[in-house]
Amino acid sequence: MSDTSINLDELRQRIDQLDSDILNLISERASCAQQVAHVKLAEDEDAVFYRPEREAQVLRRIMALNKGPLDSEEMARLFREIMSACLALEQPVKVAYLGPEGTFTQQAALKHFGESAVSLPMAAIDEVFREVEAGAVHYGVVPVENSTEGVVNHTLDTFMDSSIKICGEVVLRIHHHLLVSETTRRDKVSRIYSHPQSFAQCRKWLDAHYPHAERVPVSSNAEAAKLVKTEWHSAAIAGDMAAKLYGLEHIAEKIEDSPDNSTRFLIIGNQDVPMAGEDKTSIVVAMRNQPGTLHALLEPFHRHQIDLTRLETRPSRTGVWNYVFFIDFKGHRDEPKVAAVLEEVQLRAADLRVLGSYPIGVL
Ligand SMILES: O=C(O)C(=O)C[C@]1(C(=O)O)C=C[C@@H](O)C=C1
Repeated sequence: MSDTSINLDELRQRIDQLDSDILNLISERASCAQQVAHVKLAEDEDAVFYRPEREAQVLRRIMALNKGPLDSEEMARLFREIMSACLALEQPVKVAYLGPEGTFTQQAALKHFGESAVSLPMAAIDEVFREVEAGAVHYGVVPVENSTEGVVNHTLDTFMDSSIKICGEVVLRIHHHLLVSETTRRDKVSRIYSHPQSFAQCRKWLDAHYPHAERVPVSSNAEAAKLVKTEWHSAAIAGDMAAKLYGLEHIAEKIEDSPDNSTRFLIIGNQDVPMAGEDKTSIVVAMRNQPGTLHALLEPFHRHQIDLTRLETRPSRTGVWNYVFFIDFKGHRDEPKVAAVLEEVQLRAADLRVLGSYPIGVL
């Protein structure tokens, strides 16, 4: 007993010493970030403070250097928060996201920018775009594809009418829970609220466990969570953030049918992002409706050995061109082989727009 207490005291003294060292080092790092802000302002009075490529490099370096015992993702998350606080000293970053509060999109925004960012909920995807275009916020976060349910067409369509750029991506593991309020009679759940995409992602589980409950689609999971607060016979399917926000209890956790259910979100803004080292580029291409169109479009990528990561077709909204393709591929537009492919595709296409080159999501 006494041996253990001596060791515990010694260990706690060591931890106190280490905490003081960490505190001093974080403060020194924050002062450096303040000096960086002065340098940026001296170079350009409209300086851009948030630098996605640099943040990706910092996080990747930390993950590569990490020797444990904390795992590299955990360590990167800690550094994510330190950088978020440093950036807030340079400039508090305002981020609009598809709301309401408590949605997975808010979770994605905080995962990407850290807790020091100011996040503002918007009612619709086009509102997020508009706020960014108008300069009312610095960046926006919108969902673009889910591993189970596929593409969020509304986001892709909004890009067609906008000059906004993609500055980054973040992928979030989506865990759905069946949630109730403390007054809900758990054995009497006859109605379940959720977003249609979440119902689709949990369909098999619901068929097996709640085949007779009425499924009521609502505009977001957070809205579903809000509704069950006042109904004793209802439950909601939503994530941790909504559960916490509305003080709900879990009846069942991780009820999604696919264990690696994840959603990819885009960070949209008004800046071109320099190369980070591991980048992706997103383009939208309009093609004439002719035989061999798709082959003509994809052949240069194959020849230059560029990895396509996504290809979506959307009906053209202008009616002038029949096909519009959204293509994501690995590489940055400033790399010579990517520049060469873009030039070739431009010659074959009716229209080509680079939506952005940006770092591949790190966390
Ligand atoms: O390197 C910069 O440009 C900084 O502003 C510093 C820093 C950091 O804390 O490391 C902070 C914010 C930027 O988004 C990137 C990095």
